[in-house]
Amino acid sequence: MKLINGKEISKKTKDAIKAEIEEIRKTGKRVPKLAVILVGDNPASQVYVRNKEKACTYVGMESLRINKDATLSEEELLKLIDELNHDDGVDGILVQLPLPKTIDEEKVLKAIAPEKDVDGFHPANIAKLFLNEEGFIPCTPYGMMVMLEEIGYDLDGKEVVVVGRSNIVGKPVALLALHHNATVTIAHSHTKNLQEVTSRADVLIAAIGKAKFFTADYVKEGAVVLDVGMNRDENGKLCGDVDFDDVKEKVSAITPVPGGVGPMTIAMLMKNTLLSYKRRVQ
Ligand SMILES: Nc1nc(=O)c2c([nH]1)NC[C@@H]1CN(c3ccc(C(=O)N[C@@H](CCC(=O)O)C(=O)O)cc3)C=[N+]21
Repeated sequence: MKLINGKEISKKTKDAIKAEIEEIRKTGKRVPKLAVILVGDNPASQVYVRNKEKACTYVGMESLRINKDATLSEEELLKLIDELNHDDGVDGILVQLPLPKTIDEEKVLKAIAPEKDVDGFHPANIAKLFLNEEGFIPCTPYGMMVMLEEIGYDLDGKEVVVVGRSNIVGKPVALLALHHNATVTIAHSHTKNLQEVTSRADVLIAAIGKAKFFTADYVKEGAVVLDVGMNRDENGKLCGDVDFDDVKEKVSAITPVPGGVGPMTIAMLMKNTLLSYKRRVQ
């Protein structure tokens, strides 16, 4: 079994971005800038936002962190986004999810200017992804494609089974795999004989949010497994949707949790922000 080391691949990605930003700095131009909005004090969100800030510092990017109280109104948030949309010094805008229940998430994501939507969540960017045109690819699915590329895995003609159909992971990663000429199945909570379906997968993408759900019975011998889960096990330890110890002897390659897809998500956020900068500045 080969461990797909997300930490290492994310470092490689960030080092390339860092080198590019150093070159930009030398020319005397401004450097890329990411604005991150955090509403409320969800502890997990605070950890993720801090990791995003750390990544900005690492690659030499500017970051603007905007913390707001959970009582912030939808109107005030929309106004803030509008200001950032019009701020020429800001290349990327990320509103950390989930938002408080009082705020309509869909409305907020639609308010971000598509050309600064480094999450790739705006309907205009979703349409571009659907059409295989250039926009912003959502960071987690993008990171998974980079991981496969990094291990030299070609998706052409392969059976990919995505379990989970969310707008931010399942659906976009299925489209990306399709664009790489894979045969794609999207399975979900209503799928019959899930084990039979996942056992066909050359590449299994686990994105259901259930700790250690996928045991050896769900995977084909020699499969590649990408684990998007971020769960806590019975001991409160971070774990994926895949029962790592149970499947490790059976698979050919697998991403660990932590240290797999998570760090790649952040590296791709840096990549998208640099891309936005390059499209906007010159
Ligand atoms: N607008 C928006 N964009 C997002 O991209 C977004 C979001 N909202 N809301 C929440 C999810 C989740 N997410 C993660 C990013 C990195 C790790 C990550 O680095 N995880 C580490 C472990 C971190 C830890 O110790 O908790 C790892 O897997 O090794 C995890 C989860 C981004 N998200």
